[in-house]
Amino acid sequence: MESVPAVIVAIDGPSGTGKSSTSKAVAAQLGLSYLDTGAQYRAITWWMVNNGIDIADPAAIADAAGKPDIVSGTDPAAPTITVDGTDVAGPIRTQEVTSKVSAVSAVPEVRARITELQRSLAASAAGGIVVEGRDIGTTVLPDADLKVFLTASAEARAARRSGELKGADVQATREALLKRDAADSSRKTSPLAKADDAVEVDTSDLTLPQVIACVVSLVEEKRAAR
Ligand SMILES: Nc1ncnc2c1ncn2[C@@H]1O[C@H](COP(=O)(O)OP(=O)(O)OP(=O)(O)O)[C@@H](O)[C@H]1O
Ligand SMILES: Nc1ccn([C@@H]2O[C@H](COP(=O)(O)O)[C@@H](O)[C@H]2O)c(=O)n1
Repeated sequence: MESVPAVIVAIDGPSGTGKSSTSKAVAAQLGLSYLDTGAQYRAITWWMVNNGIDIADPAAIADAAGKPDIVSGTDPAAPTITVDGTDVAGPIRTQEVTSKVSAVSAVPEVRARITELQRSLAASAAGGIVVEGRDIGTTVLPDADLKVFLTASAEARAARRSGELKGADVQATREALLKRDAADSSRKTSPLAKADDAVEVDTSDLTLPQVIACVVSLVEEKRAAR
């Protein structure tokens, strides 16, 4: 049987555009590994908070950036994330971590550390990988076979997120999303940005299965063109 060459897919975009849901499903459907890079930045933020590092002090964050051991499991059916051997999949999703992650992820020493982990995981994914985040197409994997930049209106994203966080106020959710996007887009090192060669997909009026089908067909087109 002919083997299918490994494919590297980079999926970027602002918060709540559907990166995680889409990337996991595309990876599962195509038999690829999956890496949630936001979970890695959340994990290092969780460690900083738990170790009393002042989030308002970039020098203190930079000094501590090399200390935690962050390990990501890349099975799309059961992605995992541990810090120093502790499963932090739940704790990294708290409001406290969400409100602090942009400050931690803006520190260049943090980005250098996490980028190295991401490149090493992508290089060791023999069958190919879908990596999702904010700077994958621009910085982490600039030679990815396919780059996708997902977008959606702030209204659609806030409605999706407040549906997920049962009972959350849509307006407050919208403001929190936009605040995080602004911080992630304006940092000096490796900001949230669309790569010049990325395919932009506006998901505002698409269902999740439609977005997944769209990305699967983009991957298949790339494979067929090789
Ligand atoms: N096209 C879509 N239509 C409706 N709901 C969607 C769609 N895509 C994703 N969702 C839902 O929106 C929510 C956010 O999606 P997801 O977590 O995948 O986004 P994300 O871009 O990874 O967000 P973040 O960057 O904040 O982690 C989830 O509840 C998901 O089920
Ligand atoms: N490539 C990336 C991915 C994420 N971040 C930062 O992590 C935060 C959390 O990301 P989620 O996808 O889990 O919401 C995000 O707001 C960024 O600050 C990043 O910098 N680069």
